[in-house]
Amino acid sequence: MSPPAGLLPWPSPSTTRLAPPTPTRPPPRTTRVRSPRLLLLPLTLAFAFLPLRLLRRHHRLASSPPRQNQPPPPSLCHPSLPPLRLRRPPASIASTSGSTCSGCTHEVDLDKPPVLQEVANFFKGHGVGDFTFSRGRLSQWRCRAKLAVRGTPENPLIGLYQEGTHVVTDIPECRAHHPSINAAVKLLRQGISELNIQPFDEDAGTGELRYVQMAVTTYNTSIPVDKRYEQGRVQVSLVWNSRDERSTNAEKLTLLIEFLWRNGGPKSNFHLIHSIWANFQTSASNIIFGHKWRHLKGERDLWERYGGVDISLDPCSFGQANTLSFNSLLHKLNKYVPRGSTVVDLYSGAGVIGLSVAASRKCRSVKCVEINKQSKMSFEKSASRLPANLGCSITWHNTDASVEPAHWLEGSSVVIVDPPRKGLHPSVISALQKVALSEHKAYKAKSSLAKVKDEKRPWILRAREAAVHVDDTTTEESSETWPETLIYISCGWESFKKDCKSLISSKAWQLENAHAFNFFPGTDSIEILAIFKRESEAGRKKKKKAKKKAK
Ligand SMILES: C[S@@+](CC[C@H](N)C(=O)[O-])C[C@H]1O[C@@H](n2cnc3c(N)ncnc32)[C@H](O)[C@@H]1O
Repeated sequence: MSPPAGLLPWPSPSTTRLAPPTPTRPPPRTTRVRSPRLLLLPLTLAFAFLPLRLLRRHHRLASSPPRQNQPPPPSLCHPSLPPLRLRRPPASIASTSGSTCSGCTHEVDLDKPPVLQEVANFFKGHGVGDFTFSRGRLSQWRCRAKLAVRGTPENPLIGLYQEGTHVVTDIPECRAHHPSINAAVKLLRQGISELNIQPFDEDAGTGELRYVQMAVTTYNTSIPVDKRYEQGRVQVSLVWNSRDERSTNAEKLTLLIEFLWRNGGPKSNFHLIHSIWANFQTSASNIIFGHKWRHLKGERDLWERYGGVDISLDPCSFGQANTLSFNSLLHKLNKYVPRGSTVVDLYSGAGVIGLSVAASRKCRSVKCVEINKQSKMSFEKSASRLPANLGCSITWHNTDASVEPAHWLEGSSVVIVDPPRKGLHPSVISALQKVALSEHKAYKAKSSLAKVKDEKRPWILRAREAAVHVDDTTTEESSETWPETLIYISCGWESFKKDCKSLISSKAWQLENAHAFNFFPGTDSIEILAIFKRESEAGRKKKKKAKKKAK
């Protein structure tokens, strides 16, 4: 499929079919990692436009004395939010800042995550013949970053926790970050110092600025396609340590926002900042974001182009960090959705995958299921930009996919799952096993589709009431239809292996295709796209017979 108008070319040329494991050295890499000097070029250009006053400030900060580390507080990881990612800048940068960031596990061979060979062996061992690996962009790939703000106003630390601690390492020129994130972090650091903003002190619970989230949009249609990525603009979300904007320290928040907007907004010499949001958070726990969000500057909606559709992501919605690689995954995923499918997208977030599949015009219906109710608005906005007459009914349901998952599987011929790193809930695995093993006949007896009017279960009623419906097309869901295809997207290799084994050992599903994507160069994480097909009863019997015969 060629990229839709206005979309960056699919980065498929970097897709490689991985050769079966061999004891000899792998062929030399063809990808060139850009030299750190080249990487810093856009940043240097950016700063050429910053006012002299800021540059002087920057210079002073860069040569400030080494900071003191704080002792790690008790574990601050919140179960429902991803922990702050830990990455290590390249050696040159680590040595300038005098400390190490544990974010990256390796600094060379970024096109080969250490786990890759194990992944290739695993799929080969399971009879997958078409395994491919897309290495993608190796630097400046991260378009979304959550960073802790610690230290002092004179010497703020904006970065990631050192492994196993809550000591923050400053990462001023992280090679993984999109250059606009690094430039925005630099500007923020200057604002903190100039305005005497107090970074958060985890032990005392004091201070003003706790975290910052930076999300880049590379979708600016007023510039040529090939310039859009590098000229991305940043949505800055400041996590402020107060209950709301009426708190006593809110005046300083206003000053900081004015500073950022004056020096990085549309009227500055270098328009870097797309918009500014505040999030208010006073919890003593490790939850990064509070419930109160305020949009304060710039455009409210951050649009990006994913899988051929315009997607608006609020800062509170889940968003993929590697925009380009995610696009190439969506491109591949679309090929595995048969024409005429009825699709359920579990763990859907703002529905990016579901909407992109719906836009392919191959589906009769797409149902998205997501636990975070704050993603609803993003879904509605994105859905409003879908082309007309898709011939597909699209719904988004705010509910816990692990509660009676069979209800969501019923009526769908394709199920897409994209769970958090820890993998599928046991209840989802069990439902997938049962529906594939024809035990769905038991479900059929109490089919909720057959008895919509009699539905009593409160969570299903709530999810139905709150559902968002797009397109007038109503597709009659059939209680005879159960998933034949399972598309599993995973960012957690260990949990994927476990889930995969459960699915195939029950003889319910057969693993047919698998692809890996270098979503997180520099780390040992890898993104997997795996396609399973339901084993038909006839197929199972045939296999059993063949086995007996062989004996
Ligand atoms: C890895 S993200 C994928 C989001 C989406 N597919 C995307 O690419 O933008 C996992 C999503 O699962 C959601 N989630 C976590 N637990 C869930 C549950 N029990 N039921 C439904 N959704 C859940 C999270 O809120 C998050 O949006």
